Amino acid sequence: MEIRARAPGKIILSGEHAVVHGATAVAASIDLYTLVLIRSSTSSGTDDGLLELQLKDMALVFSWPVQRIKETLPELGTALSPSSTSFLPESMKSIATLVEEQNIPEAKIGLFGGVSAFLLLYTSIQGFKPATVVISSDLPMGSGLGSSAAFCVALSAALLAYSGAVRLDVNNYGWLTLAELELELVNKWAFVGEKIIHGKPSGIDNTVSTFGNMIMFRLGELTRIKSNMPLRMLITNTKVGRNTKALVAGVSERASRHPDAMAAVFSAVDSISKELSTIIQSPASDELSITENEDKLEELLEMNQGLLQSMGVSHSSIEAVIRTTLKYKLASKLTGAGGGGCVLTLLPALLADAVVDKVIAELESCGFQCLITAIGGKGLEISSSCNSSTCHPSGEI
Ligand SMILES: Nc1ncnc2c1ncn2[C@@H]1O[C@H](COP(=O)(O)OP(=O)(O)O)[C@@H](O)[C@H]1O
Ligand SMILES: C[C@@](O)(CCOP(=O)(O)O)CC(=O)O
Ligand SMILES: [Mg+2]
Repeated sequence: MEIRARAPGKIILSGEHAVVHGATAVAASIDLYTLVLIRSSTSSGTDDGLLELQLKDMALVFSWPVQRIKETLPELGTALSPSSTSFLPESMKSIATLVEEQNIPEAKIGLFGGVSAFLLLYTSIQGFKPATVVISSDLPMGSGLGSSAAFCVALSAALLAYSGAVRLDVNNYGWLTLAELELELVNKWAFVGEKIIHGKPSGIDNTVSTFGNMIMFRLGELTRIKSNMPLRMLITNTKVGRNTKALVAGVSERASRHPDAMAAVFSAVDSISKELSTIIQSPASDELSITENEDKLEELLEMNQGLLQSMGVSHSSIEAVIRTTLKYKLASKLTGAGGGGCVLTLLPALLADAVVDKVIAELESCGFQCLITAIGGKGLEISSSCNSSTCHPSGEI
């Protein structure tokens, strides 16, 4: 039997970092996915006693004899719950040993967190059974589009379905969504994985990846929201690599050095997110009200960017994108953890396609990479059968 699950990336419209410190944030899923496929080792022809992880996009394969995992992590491997003790520092040390043995190439050392999360989720949900897990993704890694969350959500869902904790209709081979309670279980496990990759995640990325659409998120609670205005966003990838864990830790350090000032910054972000969510949900049927709302949104994006800069997470490449889009009177802000990664630019509904083409051409001439993606779409989906050789993250078979 094969199980596959796919989960989308996300953009944060407002509130990244501040959301880790209790402020409201607004996020939407995007139609770029991470796909996880699990099959028993016997059906794949690989050695029965191995757990194999294939990272297709990077042409990397890691494998462990399950007996070795069992000896190293005896405390895992039973049907644990996401709130159980599976996260003990001792387990993390043992997981680090198992990952170190794989000799991840230095240039790809960022994968350490992802492979560690894989081992923890696999052994906690699935136990010590051999299998082959194949991962591929549309999402650029470490760019602010939530690849870590999409990875954790798709992996948790595939493992839960494979172990039978989440039931699938075996007669339905298409993509299925799960019931609310099952989505909540997946989301809790994905959060466990995000903790390994991010250190101190807010949970917004895994939540929007699991549930899809657009959400307002604060202190672990989501409120589903629906935009009443067309929201067209240009995403520019600066291609400057960075690491969410380090950036989140940097903001926390700044907050502990300047508690009052940073509390005021987080509180301002909270107000921006609330206002942004009110504006996008407010009825705007005619061109004039849409333009008025877009003007307000642009101001809020600029204010949010200013506050992100004061948190210390902007970057010269981000500033370069902002300066370029401003030449065309377009407002931009970083999205995700910053420090490089992706920048969002609001494309007003009445903006001529010729202008969009010009902005994109100018940004790409600086070496950046642009994309316009649908936002606020699907969340996690799962399917019980697939011919792995023809699987693609976007679901084409
Ligand atoms: N497809 C994947 N396979 C393995 N690890 C992944 C995958 N996608 C993401 N990761 C893990 O997540 C990390 C990137 O997460 P992060 O720094 O939070 O950036 P973002 O979530 O914005 O892409 C990677 O370095 C890796 O450890
Ligand atoms: C900075 C933060 O708000 C978002 C990080 O997103 P990403 O991993 O950069 O896609 C952290 C979090 O909320 O967990
Ligand atoms: Mg991430």
